[in-house]
Amino acid sequence: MKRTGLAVMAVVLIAGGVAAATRSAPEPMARFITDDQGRALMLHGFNTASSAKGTPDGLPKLTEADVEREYADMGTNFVRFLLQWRAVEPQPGVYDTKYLDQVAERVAWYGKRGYHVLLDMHQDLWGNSITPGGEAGNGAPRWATHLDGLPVATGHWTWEMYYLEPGVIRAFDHFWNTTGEHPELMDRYAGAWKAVAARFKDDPAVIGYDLMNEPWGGSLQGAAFESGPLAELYRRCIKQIRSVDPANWIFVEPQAVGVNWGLPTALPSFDDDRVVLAPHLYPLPLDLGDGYEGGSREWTDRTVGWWKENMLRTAERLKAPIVLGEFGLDMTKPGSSEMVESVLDLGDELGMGRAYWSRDDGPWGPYTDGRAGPLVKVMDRAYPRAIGGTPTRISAEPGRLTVEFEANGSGPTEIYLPADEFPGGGKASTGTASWDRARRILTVQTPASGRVRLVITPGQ
Ligand SMILES: CN(C)c1ccc(C(=O)NC[C@H]2N[C@H](CO)[C@@H](O)[C@@H]2O)cc1
Repeated sequence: MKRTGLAVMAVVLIAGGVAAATRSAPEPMARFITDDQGRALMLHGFNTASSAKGTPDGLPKLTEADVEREYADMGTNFVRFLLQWRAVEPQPGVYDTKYLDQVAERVAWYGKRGYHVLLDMHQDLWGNSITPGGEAGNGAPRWATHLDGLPVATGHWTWEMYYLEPGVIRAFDHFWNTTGEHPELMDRYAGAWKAVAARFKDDPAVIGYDLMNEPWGGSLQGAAFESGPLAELYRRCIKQIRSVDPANWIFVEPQAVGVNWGLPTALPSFDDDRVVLAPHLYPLPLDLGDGYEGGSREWTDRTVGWWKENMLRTAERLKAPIVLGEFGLDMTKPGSSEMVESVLDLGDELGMGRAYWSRDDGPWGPYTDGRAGPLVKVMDRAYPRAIGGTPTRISAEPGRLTVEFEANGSGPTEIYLPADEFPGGGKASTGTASWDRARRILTVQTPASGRVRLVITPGQ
């Protein structure tokens, strides 16, 4: 099987290299998500959580103490929170207000600790009803699942193979109206987003809506899918959301296949000035189970380079900031901490928010059986939570954080500083700084205009 995977990788990587090598990428740091004051936000956090895919209530296995621990251990300020369409709309046109209230309760756990919450209408493999036992997919409700009696074999050696099952392809083909037999489904989905946006439009912790996780076109793939029914779904969702919520950011994902691995996307631009490009990054060598070492590391670095160029070019086309919605790997593999650190450095280089996949307990996450693993130290990193201007450079080194920006009078710059590198807090090279010891945040007042170069070093 691994030989098959390597063959797929070779084809993908060669195609990706050709695509990326033909043009130079636009400059990074072109656009940012801003807060109500107009400060540029740097989002740093986790996907929470994969466990929501299988729980009867569609909620992640999460307690408020988990949120408290995450902040205490890693100082994160962002969460991509998984929703399930099956829980939002259990029957056509019927929206479960109890579920939305339970989501709101969890959003508040984050909000009271200064987090920004991205609501992710999550799907994998269409939905829980693709098999009688519900063991494979998640997301879509039973009433929207039409397999037409086509088979969905179980027991695949890897979960992605379910996407190739005839029944799963048929379910997606009905949703995208490729079959022409269920034109209502995309509008139902957009209506579910209207219900979610109506519930959270005034929630100060909610920063936006991630319209669909890792879209799959079924029998329609590539540019025909992305610029066809996928773009149409996004336009319908944007219209429904904006009918109730004029302000929150709307996150759009390219298709997962190929783009996760570094290939370009054909996603078009959208007529809305608060759209965010929200790709995922899973270099194929690591996705095939290799560690970040040797030839796998070389290919991974190469594909990350292609991914960067393709995403910068796409963000320019969409006139959108970039947030990396997912990246992650098995933290027991060789080189895994270095890989995560390199993606976080890329985030700083591009001014790109990021959510690690995922917060769940286990070898990919920060904790295994409740015990902190190597990911905690990597994610517990100095970063600017909010910047009082337009960033031009962000660079983190051990015991030193550099933030350069064109000040715009939007407010002070807030910087999280980890205890191991900044045990007594930090001092700022310019401006007036105040240190919040409990939350480990240095707040720096700088002039309201002009170029600012802020260097933070240990001490008060
Ligand atoms: C064939 N298709 C459509 C496909 C293949 C592989 C992935 C994937 O690895 N995704 C990466 C991670 N993202 C999900 C959650 O969004 C996780 O379960 C995957 O590990 C997605 C789609």
